[in-house]
Amino acid sequence: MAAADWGGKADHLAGERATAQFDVDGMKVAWAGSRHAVEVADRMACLVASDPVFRKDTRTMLSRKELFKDTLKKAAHAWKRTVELHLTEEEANLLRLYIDQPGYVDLHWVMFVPAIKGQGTEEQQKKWLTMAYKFQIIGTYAQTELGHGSNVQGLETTATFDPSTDEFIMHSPTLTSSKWWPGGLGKTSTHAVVYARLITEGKDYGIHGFIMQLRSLDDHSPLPGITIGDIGGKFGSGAYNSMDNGVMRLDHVRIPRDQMLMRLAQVTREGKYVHSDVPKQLLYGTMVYVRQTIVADASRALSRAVCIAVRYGAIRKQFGSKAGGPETQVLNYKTQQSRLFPFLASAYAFRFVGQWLKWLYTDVTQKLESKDFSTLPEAHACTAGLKSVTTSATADAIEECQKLCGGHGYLNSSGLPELFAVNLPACTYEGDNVVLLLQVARFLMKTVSQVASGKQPVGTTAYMGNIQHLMQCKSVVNTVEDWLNPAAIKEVFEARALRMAVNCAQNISKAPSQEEGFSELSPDLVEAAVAHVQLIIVTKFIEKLQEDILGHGVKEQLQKLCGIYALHLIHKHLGDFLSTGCVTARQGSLANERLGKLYAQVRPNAVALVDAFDYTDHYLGSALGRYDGDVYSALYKEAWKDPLNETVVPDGYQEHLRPLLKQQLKLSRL
Ligand SMILES: CCCCCCC/C=C/C(=O)SCCNC(=O)CCNC(=O)[C@H](O)C(C)(C)COP(=O)(O)OP(=O)(O)OC[C@H]1O[C@@H](n2cnc3c(N)ncnc32)[C@H](O)[C@@H]1OP(=O)(O)O
Ligand SMILES: Cc1cc2nc3c(=O)[nH]c(=O)nc-3n(C[C@H](O)[C@H](O)[C@H](O)COP(=O)(O)OP(=O)(O)OC[C@H]3O[C@@H](n4cnc5c(N)ncnc54)[C@H](O)[C@@H]3O)c2cc1C
Repeated sequence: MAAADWGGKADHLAGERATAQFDVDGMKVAWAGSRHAVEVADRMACLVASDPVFRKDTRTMLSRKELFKDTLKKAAHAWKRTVELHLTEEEANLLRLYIDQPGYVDLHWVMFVPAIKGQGTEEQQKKWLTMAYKFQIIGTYAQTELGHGSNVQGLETTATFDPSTDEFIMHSPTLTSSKWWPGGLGKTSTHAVVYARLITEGKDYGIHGFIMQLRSLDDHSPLPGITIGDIGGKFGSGAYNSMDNGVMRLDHVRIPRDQMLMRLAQVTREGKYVHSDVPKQLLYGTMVYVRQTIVADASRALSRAVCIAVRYGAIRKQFGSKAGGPETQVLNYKTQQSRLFPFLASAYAFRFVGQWLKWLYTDVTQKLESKDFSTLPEAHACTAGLKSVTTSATADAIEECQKLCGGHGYLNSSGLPELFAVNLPACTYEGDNVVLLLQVARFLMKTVSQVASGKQPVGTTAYMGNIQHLMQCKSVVNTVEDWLNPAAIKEVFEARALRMAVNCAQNISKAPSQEEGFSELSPDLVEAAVAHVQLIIVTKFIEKLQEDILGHGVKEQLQKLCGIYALHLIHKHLGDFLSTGCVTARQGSLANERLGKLYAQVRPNAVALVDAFDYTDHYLGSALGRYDGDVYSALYKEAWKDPLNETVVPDGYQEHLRPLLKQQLKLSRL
């Protein structure tokens, strides 16, 4: 499909494509999840790429106001096309994805609608979702405040029930209680799910969700008692500045009682607070849902950066042989491969674990519907941990891809600065990554203590049940080839994760209290959580390889990538593996030797492996990552689009440059 987008010009990467040892179409299916997924994605990507309204090549040159207006235009046009073409939900989601511009619609579909679905009663869902699905109202998710983001229980906004009028009075009692950050709140949303402390009969019942109308549906002005605006410019040009993240103060705003989301708890007409029979953690359910989608976003962002760096690395040449032979493609440098190929492998690893996480989330949701809440803690730990590990690795990798592309990677036209700036906040939003890893650690400590009391763990912690073996086993690896064995790899990851968790639990037990121990040990706990999450990613990659994978050579390439993903982690975290006694120094160096061999095997397939991501040039948005590899013409052409080049002599010459030059000239003549 990218080939169609490229339009049949000279293919500077044809030589690279000719060396591929696998069926790229088969790999596209493995990446996308099914033939159907490839087909729908292709159709939606082409729809976006061929529509001039969705152009984004000059986006980084727009002022904030122009960019915001452009976002409104694109969102409205996307909705028009969705209706005209009767797009399915799957197609409409992909359309939004390929438009590739953060905006209020993300919050509407990804948080507002799911919050009502998860926390609203059937009646509430019927009322609000009917309007939301037709875009008669635009919603956001207003949880974070100026003073508190991570500590949700510390939020200060109040919702005080007034039985005399059957209303809640929504109020921001302090400056720090101002809502701060919600996307779309600044200038666009007409409604929000607002999180506030519920107070009734003089008692504070903690945080609950409420639906509030914020702006008039006639002229968009804020409703009485509501002060609302944008919180200001954010990191990078273009990037997340298309989103109107907002601030909001509430001054005793009244809403009807039935706008409290009442699936988890209710307030009666008389003001009595009544619990439902569902766990109160379901209040956090929307975050679990979104964290799961963020893992898929991370693999996509990482694959885009890798696609740019691999294609450019095959085009870019520096230095030649001493005998005056041809210059070397930078991708052939071993240092380049050892920096870049682990990211290529990580993109595939994150993609597959994201597909598994989506399955896990669906499974948990079905169980919740039949009032089985047993898998909720694991779903929370998996979504929190995977969101954290994948987004941190992705942000670091995009930054490194910029360096891998040298100077040109620093240009906006490489696409990398914007990709970095858009994805960096994923390490913070939907839960700061360290805060989330501490949640995983808490879950691990509980599991260790359950194992100690004889309970058999299940799901992603089932390996902990094998404690007798894993605490004392020695890796059987004796040759470089032994590191090709998935069972050998899995065993050392399991042993490392378990031993790190058990070490933490033992050290916590020596502290005066559990709480003090947890706090003192928190840096180690974060590392133990990372080890557990990396084990999940490695395991899911290995399990993927046990599925039927069609297409010549596809499985073989994935086996190599799986090896690279696991072995690069052993190399990177060798300190963990050595200090917990899971591998010896010799086994560590054999792993590194194996890694070098895998890089050499992946090299002829590298361009085809990024082609399999199936991205159009429009979506990639990079002069360096073009499908046809015509990098230099593209860079040259892009430069002339810069507003500075609109005039030959720059604005400011007459006031500042000419007098300076004239004065210096005069002085030199004295
Ligand atoms: C296209 C994509 C667009 C994306 C756009 C994204 C825009 C961004 C939106 C946002 O950022 S919205 C705001 C997101 N905010 C956060 O993520 C806040 C992070 N903080 C928290 O999640 C929680 O406050 C906390 C850190 C988990 C702490 O909560 P609390 O103080 O209640 O804590 P604990 O005592 O630690 O936990 C109690 C109990 O609850 C369990 N638990 C916590 N979270 C969940 C959950 N999500 N699901 C299920 N269970 C949860 C926790 O494990 C504890 O269980 P027990 O140990 O007591 O059994
Ligand atoms: C681009 C963007 C979009 C957002 N969109 C929305 C939105 O639509 N709706 C919404 O409600 N919110 C939104 N947010 C807010 C976001 O959810 C919060 O910023 C996030 O949850 C982190 O909270 P915080 O900013 O309070 O960070 P803080 O908690 O203040 O973090 C500061 C530092 O303290 C550390 N820290 C905090 N607590 C602990 C602890 N217990 N132990 C150890 N270290 C700790 C963190 O690791 C971090 O390094 C958005 C944020 C961003 C950046």
